[in-house]
Amino acid sequence: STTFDHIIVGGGASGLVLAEKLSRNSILYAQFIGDPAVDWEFVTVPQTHVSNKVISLPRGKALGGTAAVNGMYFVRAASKEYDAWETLGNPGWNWNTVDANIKAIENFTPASSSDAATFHATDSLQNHGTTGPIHVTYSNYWEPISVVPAYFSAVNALGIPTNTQAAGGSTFGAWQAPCSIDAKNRSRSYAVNTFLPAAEKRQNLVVMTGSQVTKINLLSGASSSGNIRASGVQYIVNNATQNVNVTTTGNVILTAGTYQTPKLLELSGIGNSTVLKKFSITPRVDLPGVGENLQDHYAAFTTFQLKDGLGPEVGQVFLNSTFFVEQFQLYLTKREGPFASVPSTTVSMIPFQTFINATKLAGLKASLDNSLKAFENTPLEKVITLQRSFIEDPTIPQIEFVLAPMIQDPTVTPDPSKTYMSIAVVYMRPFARGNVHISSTNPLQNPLIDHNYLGITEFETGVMAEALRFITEKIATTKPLSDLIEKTLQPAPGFSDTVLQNYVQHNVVSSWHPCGSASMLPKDQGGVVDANLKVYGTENIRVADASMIPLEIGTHTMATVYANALHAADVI
Ligand SMILES: Cc1cc2nc3c(=O)[nH]c(=O)nc-3n(C[C@H](O)[C@H](O)[C@H](O)COP(=O)(O)OP(=O)(O)OC[C@H]3O[C@@H](n4cnc5c(N)ncnc54)[C@H](O)[C@@H]3O)c2cc1C
Repeated sequence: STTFDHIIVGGGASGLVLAEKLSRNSILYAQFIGDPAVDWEFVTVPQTHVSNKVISLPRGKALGGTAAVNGMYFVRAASKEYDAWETLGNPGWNWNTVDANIKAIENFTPASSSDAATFHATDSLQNHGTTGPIHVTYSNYWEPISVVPAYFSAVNALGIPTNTQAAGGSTFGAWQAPCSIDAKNRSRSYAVNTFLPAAEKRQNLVVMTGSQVTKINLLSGASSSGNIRASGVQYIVNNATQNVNVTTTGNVILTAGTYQTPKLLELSGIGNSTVLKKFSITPRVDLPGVGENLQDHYAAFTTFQLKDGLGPEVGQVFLNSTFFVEQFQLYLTKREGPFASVPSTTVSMIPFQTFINATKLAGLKASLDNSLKAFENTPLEKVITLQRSFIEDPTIPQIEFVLAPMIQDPTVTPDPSKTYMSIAVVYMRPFARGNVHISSTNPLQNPLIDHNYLGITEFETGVMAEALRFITEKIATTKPLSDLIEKTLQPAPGFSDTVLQNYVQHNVVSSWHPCGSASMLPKDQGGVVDANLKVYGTENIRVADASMIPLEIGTHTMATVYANALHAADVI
């Protein structure tokens, strides 16, 4: 049979969780995923405020989606950030729900007591689930071993406390990020080796690989409520030109990710009618929010050369082929070494007040408020106003520092005989909004993605520049970390605001957490789906991936996406 209760489009982080949970009770399911290649290899359009650069946007194509290729941090945002979704008009979408669902997914193993003591891998057990399918634990490779403890001492001295409850709803401070690593075999734990095997045992789930959905089939006419109804989807197998149809009596649920869910809606005639008409697509639902409110995290890097003799750093696996072979062998035989870990999990989550002096911050905020006037009387005004209020709350971090005992910046050429350290600055809640829309009616064409990075230019480059200054002039010069540093490679300390801002405007890259392009918001506020994840103007089209997140969270997105998919199964 090719008629199913529900069709899930996209076998990534959200899609596989949803497939497992929905297939417990209903009769038949089909699921479609991209082909076995690893990456969709998306890029932005030239970014006007980042010296017109085209910025790379990796997205996982295989089963497991982006969670098959990601950095495995398994972390939560601050509780107030989830409660904001409810404030924005989505009953039931709040910290309590997300936290309960993350705990239901998680099977947490604490760090060894020595790693906990030395490297602060210490989040308290009560904040974690211990019986869920996804295994979560800490990294256990810390070379060169002096860097992480020295970093904690330095930032503690500068007003960033160590947070031993970072998964408990308050993320401010310095802490180690647990990762979705199975402590028993030190390998990636994700929906493909947890949720999917459980679901595949059931006869009522059909998993289609090597196939790409090209369009949602819509019945002609509208129901008595005026809504349109999906009857199924069209897909192609292995890029063949011939379309195959599959039908549903229930829902078509889109979990194709932030860039491709809006693409499928638009190809099917659901979106801003002006955009659709440009491609001669007959609008079936005029929904201006589709592809808008696009948000992402972005990053710029500092790089330091360490003193000789501190020990190997993880970057040596890329620089020294002997070390690579040794360490890979170590992983294969003993599950130890850098390949058994994510060796850059030391983060600090901080509000602007921690690193920007009051006078400068007041000036930046005045500039921001001026820029935000552009959102007055637009659909996004309420979201932006709420987001603006977060800045005044020092318990809601805006910036993340990620310490890596290696070079993170691809523009730095390393000397293989030296060791390095870098601290990335990630801006987690930019105000500038981007958009993603189809580039053609050919479903095999990538969409046009404009993140509008640094779009609120004076404020956003200003806070990024101040963060870089804080790292180079304060963190790197504070003992005991300063004792380990030979020299700062970039950006050099002592630069003027203009030089630092120029550095930001040439070096910003994506930090890979896009969301918002099919936002769960009231329709007149730019929404695409309601709190039951139903696309406005439709009877049975739902969106359950990262694109429904209406306001970017101040953390890495995977655990939240998994949790949202569990909640999606309840509301669907
Ligand atoms: C390099 C990188 C590192 C990251 N590191 C972390 C991290 O350490 N921690 C963290 O929390 N988050 C991380 N993330 C983000 C995290 O992986 C994502 O937020 C999460 O995977 C999003 O889940 P999703 O279900 O929305 O989309 P995805 O996981 O991307 O799944 C979408 C799926 O849909 C499929 N698909 C798309 N279009 C179609 C179509 N037309 N037909 C059929 N199938 C289709 C895709 O192939 C894919 O399998 C990282 C992301 C990147 C890119």
